[in-house]
Amino acid sequence: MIEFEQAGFSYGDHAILRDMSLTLAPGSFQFLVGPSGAGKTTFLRLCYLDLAATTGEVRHFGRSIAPSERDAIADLRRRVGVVHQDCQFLDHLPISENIALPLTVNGIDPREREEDLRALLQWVDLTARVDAAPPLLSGGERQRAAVARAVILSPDVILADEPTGNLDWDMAQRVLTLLVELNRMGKTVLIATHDLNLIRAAKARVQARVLRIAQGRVQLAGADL
Ligand SMILES: Nc1ncnc2c1ncn2[C@@H]1O[C@H](COP(=O)(O)OP(=O)(O)OP(=O)(O)O)[C@@H](O)[C@H]1O
Repeated sequence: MIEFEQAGFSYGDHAILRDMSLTLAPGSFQFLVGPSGAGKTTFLRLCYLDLAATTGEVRHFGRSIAPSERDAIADLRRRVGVVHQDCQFLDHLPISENIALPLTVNGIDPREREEDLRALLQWVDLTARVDAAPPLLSGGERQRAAVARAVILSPDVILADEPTGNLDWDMAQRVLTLLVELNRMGKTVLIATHDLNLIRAAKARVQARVLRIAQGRVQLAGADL
């Protein structure tokens, strides 16, 4: 699905990730851990081709896509949903329109998908907050909205960058539940996190592997995690 083959990435001459060979298999659930600045966000950006590997190769759905292939990248972005670390909402639009934005961007009239949107809002428990602007939502509501926006185009892969970073434990569990449910629907899930309790909670519910970034390499973490 997403395959790294001896892939690496450098910002200029600052090497961040190197010699990565691994696969995010269809339907798999994984966490990505590592100290702050280790390269977790960079790894996620390689997964949705916001960055291109500077060495080796990353294949998305069986093919290596060059940065110049705009149509292929747009197609890839429909298949890979992203929950960004800071949510990245447009604050002047109500949350329902923010969630529907990927439809608009892809030339789909949200009114054609009204039923889907309603079901999605219900799934993330935001039906009562549809008209609220993002700054008026709680942290948990924002994260649930970010998950809804990431999945509105029914992607095959969900990438989440610290989706529970600022949440209390109950709210973190609710966001985790959404991601576990998506995995049970067959989606590939990758969560970058510092939260070891979240990993333990997930492991009790799904078969999750943990990838750790250390000295620029991504390795499978031991069973202690
Ligand atoms: N646009 C950029 N240009 C140059 N260096 C960058 C850029 N973005 C990130 N870096 C550097 O790359 C390294 C990895 O950053 P990244 O954001 O991927 O780490 P992270 O593991 O996600 O960190 P955190 O857990 O703090 O979010 C850091 O040293 C960071 O300063």
